[in-house]
Amino acid sequence: MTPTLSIRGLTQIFGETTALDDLTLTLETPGIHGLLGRNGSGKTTLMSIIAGLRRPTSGTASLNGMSVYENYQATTEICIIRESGDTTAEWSETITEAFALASDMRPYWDPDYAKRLLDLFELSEKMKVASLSRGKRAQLACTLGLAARAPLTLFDEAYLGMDPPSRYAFYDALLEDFMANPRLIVLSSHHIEEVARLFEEIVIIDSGRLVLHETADRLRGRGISLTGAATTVDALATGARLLSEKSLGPTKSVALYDAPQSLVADARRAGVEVGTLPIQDIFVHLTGKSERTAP
Ligand SMILES: Nc1ncnc2c1ncn2[C@@H]1O[C@H](COP(=O)(O)OP(=O)(O)OP(=O)(O)O)[C@@H](O)[C@H]1O
Repeated sequence: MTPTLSIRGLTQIFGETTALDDLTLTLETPGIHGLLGRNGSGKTTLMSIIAGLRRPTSGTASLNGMSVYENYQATTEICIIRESGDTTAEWSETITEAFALASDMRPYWDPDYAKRLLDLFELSEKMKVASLSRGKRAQLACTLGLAARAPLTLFDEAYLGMDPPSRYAFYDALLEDFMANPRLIVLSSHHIEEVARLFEEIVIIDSGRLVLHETADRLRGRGISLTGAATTVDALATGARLLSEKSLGPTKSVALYDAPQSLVADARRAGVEVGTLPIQDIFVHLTGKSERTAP
């Protein structure tokens, strides 16, 4: 059964810094969901609270109605893999020991799948955790996170240090394993274009506040580009939310957010090329300061 993650009015204050600001969010659809935000936006703080590792200043995070903080019953359903790795690896001398610990701590642990992932990443059980390179340690952490098969799995920039082929191998394994074992997976990443294809829903936070939560498909449909004769493009874009514009001689290209469907039809009739914007571009504009309304 896919769990329901419910976050209500979550606020985390560190001295002068408000890391999370009255954040409310529900995740209940099985899927790989993206948690996106700029540096310092509060992603790690939010994931730590969801995993029951930190008590928030105020508000609650609950899984299937159970508060997660210091709640063993709730936290056995959750696995968090952080940039720094996984605790079962940190506490172990060898990968064999890390697997034994994971088997004790993780009720859904799949030892055969863990071994297959080791082969995928060219790791071996005899290896000593402390002597692994940063990228290899990240591969081990992702192996532990995937094979834990926790109903709620959190990957907080877990890929850091991995080279591109290893990252893509991880994304493929994640998607394949999710299809075979649907559950709630939340992934934070700054490599948005690499991971966007995996996402079912996207959550964007900025300065600890929720900016957006919607399906990846809907978000993709919200950003369009128009390319054509400058005067026609300008006329079409008048009054729309303009994200960026670029001119090349008589040709102009604009990126628009939340344009009405009628505008797309008008553009096609006028011979203007209509495209969709990559999620990364939409993210940059929603969390940057560059958006304005076309005159
Ligand atoms: N233990 C702490 N003590 C004081 N301030 C903290 C602590 N942890 C986080 N912060 C602050 O809270 C804010 C949110 O930090 P957080 O690590 O959650 O952001 P993030 O979105 O994960 O960032 P990044 O993408 O750079 O990893 C930042 O301003 C950070 O400096």
